[in-house]
Amino acid sequence: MTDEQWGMLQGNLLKAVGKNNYSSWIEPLDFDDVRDGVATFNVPTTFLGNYVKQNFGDQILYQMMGMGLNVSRVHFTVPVGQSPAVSNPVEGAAAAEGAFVEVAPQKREAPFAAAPLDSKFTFANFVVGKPNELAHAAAKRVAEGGPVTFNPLFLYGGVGLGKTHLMHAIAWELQTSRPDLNVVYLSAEQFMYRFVQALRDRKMMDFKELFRSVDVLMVDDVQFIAGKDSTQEEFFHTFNALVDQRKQIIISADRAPGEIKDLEERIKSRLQCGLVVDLHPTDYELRLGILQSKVEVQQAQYPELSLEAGVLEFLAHRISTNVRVLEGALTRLFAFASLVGRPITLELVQDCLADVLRNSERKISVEEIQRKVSEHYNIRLSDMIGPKRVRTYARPRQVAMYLCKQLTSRSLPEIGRCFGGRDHTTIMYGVRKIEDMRAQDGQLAEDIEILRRILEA
Ligand SMILES: Nc1ncnc2c1ncn2[C@@H]1O[C@H](COP(=O)(O)OP(=O)(O)OP(=O)(O)O)[C@@H](O)[C@H]1O
Repeated sequence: MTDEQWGMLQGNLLKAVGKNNYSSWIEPLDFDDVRDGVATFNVPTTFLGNYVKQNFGDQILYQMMGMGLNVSRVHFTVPVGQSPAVSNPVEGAAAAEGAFVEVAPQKREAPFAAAPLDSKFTFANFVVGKPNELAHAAAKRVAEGGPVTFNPLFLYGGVGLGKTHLMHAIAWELQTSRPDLNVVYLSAEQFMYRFVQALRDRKMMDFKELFRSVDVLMVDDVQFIAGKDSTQEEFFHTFNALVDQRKQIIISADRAPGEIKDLEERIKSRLQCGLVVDLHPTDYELRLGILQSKVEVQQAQYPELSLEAGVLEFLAHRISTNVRVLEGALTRLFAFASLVGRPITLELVQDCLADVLRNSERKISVEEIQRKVSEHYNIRLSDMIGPKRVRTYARPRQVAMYLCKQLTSRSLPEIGRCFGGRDHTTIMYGVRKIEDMRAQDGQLAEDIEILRRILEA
């Protein structure tokens, strides 16, 4: 690669990964050479190399291929004498393999590009709670490596709720329990890059053969192939071939199969054939459990820092449903406390995490309240908002008005508009009525408490 091409690649990567990522991770890279299809970059530390490999390896490869360079792998290396020896054998192995590593290298000579596994994503590190217990149980079952009972296992859920963690955990477990199996984990994006590359190099037969020789195939974030017709077609054939051979497939996505837009109907229906389980947004108890487990790691790293009682509870209460944000907040808190030499108190949390706390303030909408209240009282949403005055509808309607006043910042006229254009005095009347009744009616007070908890979860 010439200096000019390197400059162009840097420019493309800047656009693709954004300024912050670029300056933290890409700028420190030093291009070395391309030999036999392997592009080598020098990195200052093993940690940086591993991180770039895991998070941007595909992007770099993709950009280089897009520039017409004959590259099929990227490799990151620390020039001799620059970094201490690799301490984590897993990461070390991954680094030695370049951007991609085979999940079970001891079994076969790296047949093709699978993605590296994160050593932290194991079952032992996965905290189980109500919102994820079914997904966890299904993943555990698949990880036993017994006869295939549901195919595929389809895991879905919002951002940062543990889909990738569970898939890696399955792969780690299978490596130990069934080292004879050829287990491959990759993202749908990587599947596409591999496919495009095979097309370009006229190696489709090899591609098909390789994917069909897998015993357990895991494809993460399958929604990525939506709208990409030829990749979908190839994915469909690979999927069918493996199911026919009774090989286990595990798929993840950010939503249920039927809800992925621009995904062919026949693929949607195949994906629904096995077991479809969702990871629900975390609740308070699960968030607290996760924090308690992650705090041990931080405390081992910063033994000098004391943690005030109530801090974890506060974070679990205030930080949204995304575990990644929760984890990031904890890491930042410990790093910050160590830098400024202060104990971790609620005051420090406010100083250090003001932005995170602001961003994750839950904004409950009037619509959400109306929906939950009508579900709770088992009435139709249209009846709750509509004009009927019978008590079966009127009381839930007033409860919903009361909760809108309590839990949102909407004004009375605004709330009135959401309740079929009612006047603000009607809303005020409803709110007062419920305030008065609450004091005497235990059942009503309990209903309101349950609804508040559901809405604030
Ligand atoms: N139940 C859990 N116990 C422990 N850690 C968890 C749990 N759920 C999620 N995490 C952690 O949260 C982070 C995000 O999880 P993960 O990457 O698996 O999310 P994801 O659902 O794949 O998200 P995305 O949709 O962004 O790909 C990871 O560091 C993971 O270890």
